[in-house]
Amino acid sequence: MLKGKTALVTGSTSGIGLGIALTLAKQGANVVLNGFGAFEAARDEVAAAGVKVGYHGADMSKPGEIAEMIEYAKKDFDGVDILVNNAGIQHVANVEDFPVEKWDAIIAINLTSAFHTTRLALPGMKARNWGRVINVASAHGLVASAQKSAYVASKHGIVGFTKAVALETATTGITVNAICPGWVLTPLVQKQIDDRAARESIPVEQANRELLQEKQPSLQFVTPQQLGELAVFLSSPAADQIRGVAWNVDGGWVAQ
Ligand SMILES: NC(=O)C1=CN([C@@H]2O[C@H](COP(=O)(O)OP(=O)(O)OC[C@H]3O[C@@H](n4cnc5c(N)ncnc54)[C@H](O)[C@@H]3O)[C@@H](O)[C@H]2O)C=CC1
Ligand SMILES: CC(=O)CC(=O)O
Repeated sequence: MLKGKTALVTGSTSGIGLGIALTLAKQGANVVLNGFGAFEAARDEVAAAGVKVGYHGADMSKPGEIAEMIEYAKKDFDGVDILVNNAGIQHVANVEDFPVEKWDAIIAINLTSAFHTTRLALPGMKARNWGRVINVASAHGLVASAQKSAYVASKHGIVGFTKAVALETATTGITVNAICPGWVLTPLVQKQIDDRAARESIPVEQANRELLQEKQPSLQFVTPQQLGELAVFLSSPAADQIRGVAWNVDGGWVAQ
């Protein structure tokens, strides 16, 4: 279904981004990966779908490097058709104890990077009159939790950004939407489970259960593949008129 399209997925060396990249590749999309750490395993896994795969190591907190990544996609892939703004980090602390540099990093990576990728990818999408921008927000883009002020602000921000750009592109073939996952068992969440286990002197399995019980009524983690399948749907013709939506996939989290 996505043969001939190129997807750029930021933060796709692990977790949700890798799951989305893989699922889009299985539908035939060529993929540009991005993110920190070893990327070779991710690249090989995605390439096994039989598509062209590239990698750019841009630091998403650095506008200059983001511009270089978009140039790379233009040069080696003829541009970006599906932009998945996924890179993100977390830090948990009360606001008065929140390290200033952590606040700045969270806003830069989780929110401002999407402004840069989007403003740079849109002209090519407009020229082709087709595009998809899919922003990975969070249940925390719709509701808050204590000790996550920067993260919640960044995710509410990206939901607002999604709506504004969806309006600006409403008469074009470009759609802009957000996905709002609940808990997904990735390194970002594993750290919170491990911290809870250490803090409460309980086994990791119990900390895992408590984390789900606190927020996610289904008591099951969302999977990266389920989010990938939603990205595939949002990239399909059936979703041509889905615009400016913040779509929660959260086991019932925000229904409460
Ligand atoms: N895991 C969860 O329960 C949920 C996660 N999310 C969001 O999903 C997105 C992905 O998170 P996960 O897969 O859980 O985390 P993860 O830690 O597994 O993956 C994060 C990815 O972002 C990359 N990254 C981090 N900082 C970067 C930077 N400065 N420049 C470029 N790449 C960078 C990492 O290298 C990695 O590839 C984030 O935006 C997160 O907020 C949203 C809802 C739930
Ligand atoms: C649900 C999420 O987005 C993850 C978190 O809050 O750490």
